[in-house]
Amino acid sequence: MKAKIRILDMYSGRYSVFINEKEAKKAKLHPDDLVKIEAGKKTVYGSVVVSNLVKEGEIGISRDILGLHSFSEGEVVTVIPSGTPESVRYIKKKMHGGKLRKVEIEAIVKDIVDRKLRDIEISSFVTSLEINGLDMDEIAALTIAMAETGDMLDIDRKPIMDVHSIGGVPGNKTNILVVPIVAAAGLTIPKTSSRAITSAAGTADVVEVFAEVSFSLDEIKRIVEKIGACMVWGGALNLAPADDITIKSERALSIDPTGLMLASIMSKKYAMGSQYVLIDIPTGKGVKVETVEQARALARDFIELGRRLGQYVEVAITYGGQPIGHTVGPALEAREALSALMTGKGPGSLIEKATGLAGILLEMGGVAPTGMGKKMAREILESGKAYEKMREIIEEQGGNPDIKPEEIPIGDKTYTFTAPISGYITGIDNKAITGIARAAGAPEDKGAGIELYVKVGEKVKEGDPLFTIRAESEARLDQAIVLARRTEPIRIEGMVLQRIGNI
Ligand SMILES: O=P(O)(O)OC[C@H]1O[C@H](OP(=O)(O)O)[C@H](O)[C@@H]1O
Ligand SMILES: Nc1ccnc(=O)[nH]1
Repeated sequence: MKAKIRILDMYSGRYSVFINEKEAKKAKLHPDDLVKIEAGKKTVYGSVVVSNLVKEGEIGISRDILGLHSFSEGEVVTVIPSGTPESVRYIKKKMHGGKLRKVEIEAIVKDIVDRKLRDIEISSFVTSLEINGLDMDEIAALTIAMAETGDMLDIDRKPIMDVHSIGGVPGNKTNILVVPIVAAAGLTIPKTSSRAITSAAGTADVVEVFAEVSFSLDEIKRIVEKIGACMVWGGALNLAPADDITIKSERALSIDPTGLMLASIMSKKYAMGSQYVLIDIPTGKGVKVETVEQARALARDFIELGRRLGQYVEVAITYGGQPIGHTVGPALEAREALSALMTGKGPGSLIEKATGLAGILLEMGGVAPTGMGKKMAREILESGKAYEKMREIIEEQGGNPDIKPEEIPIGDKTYTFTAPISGYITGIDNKAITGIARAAGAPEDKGAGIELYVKVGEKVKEGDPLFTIRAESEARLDQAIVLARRTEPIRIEGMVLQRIGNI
């Protein structure tokens, strides 16, 4: 059918196509049906919303679609009902435990990127991967398909280094220190990050507190060729576009299927042209990888996948048994990271992990002798050279290079939990900490999160402060307090763990 475009001033997070109720009935179209809109060379697939917001003869489009094609008000287009894509059959094949062929994986990725698959089908695909997994052939095919359905960056400065954490551990602001340290040593490191998937703040969410993170590839090329580094959001780029779409489903389910995680990370590294990649696998109770044996197996997969993509990959298995540093949540983590860069000092877990990872990259990049990288990284951090490079990154990414940690706004609704007994901190529950910070509003509310005053092994007296919850609304604070009371994220024990008698 022919119709005139009506641009609706709204974003729906998907390609929504509004069709008048009478017209939908005539065309036998129902809510969430798939339709194709065509106008010359412009083609877009969208999900039907039946609504009298638009008149007969009009087709309403949400602003999300304008990101893909520049349709104009009143433009006449053709609207064609589109049946279920063939790729749904391949999703069901994986759902039933089948092995997907390369062409089937390519069809799924292309239909995700072309928005021919709706949220329900994408979530079914992600869930199928969580349950049935992918073998290395499937992972390699998925990685390349994800990268090749998007743009690729061509940076002249070589070698190109990269670092990426599989995430999962709260407070993991590490790479915000690693990137400027490595770039300050003269290496090129075009860092892309996702937003939070299972945590309360992804690196893109944290960096966005003090700089822009949404750039085009051309802008990134300019920034990286000028200062040797960037810290940007992969989802803003047409860089492995299927990645951010599947991440939305992962975030909703708070899962990160291993095969999809491998492809998600390495597709971005491949698209950025990264030649030397360091992968951080936080390992411990309550994170994505709980044992060193599992971490070593995943490390082998990353190294093999890198080999197939022509990238040199090394893996650092890192301690993930409790939060990194003392802060969880975008603004709180931004303050802590900025302070560490400015002073060269900060929480041991943050400084040790950042200089350790940066040291490996300095050795991989050939600017530090083997075994000397961490010492060199610490010198770069303590000398202030890393902070100077961070100022360059912030300025080139549209932020205020003079920003001070205390100037970063944080939630003003607070509640502090104190120690109910004296004893030793014997555990901090990562999942509970993340859940409380997300209940408080992170990462959407930048100022929400948790300030931790204790770490495992420390001694506390009854009444000592353990952690403060910060939120931007009383309602969110109340939700977080209820969850904290129920989950008790910090375990305190005396040396007498149990008294047993009369058994
Ligand atoms: O912890 P969750 O949210 O599951 O994983 C997502 C986080 O892990 C990676 O960290 P980095 O960008 O390498 O620092 C992603 O980019 C993102 O920040
Ligand atoms: N699944 C993912 C985990 C961490 N980082 C990513 O970019 N993707």
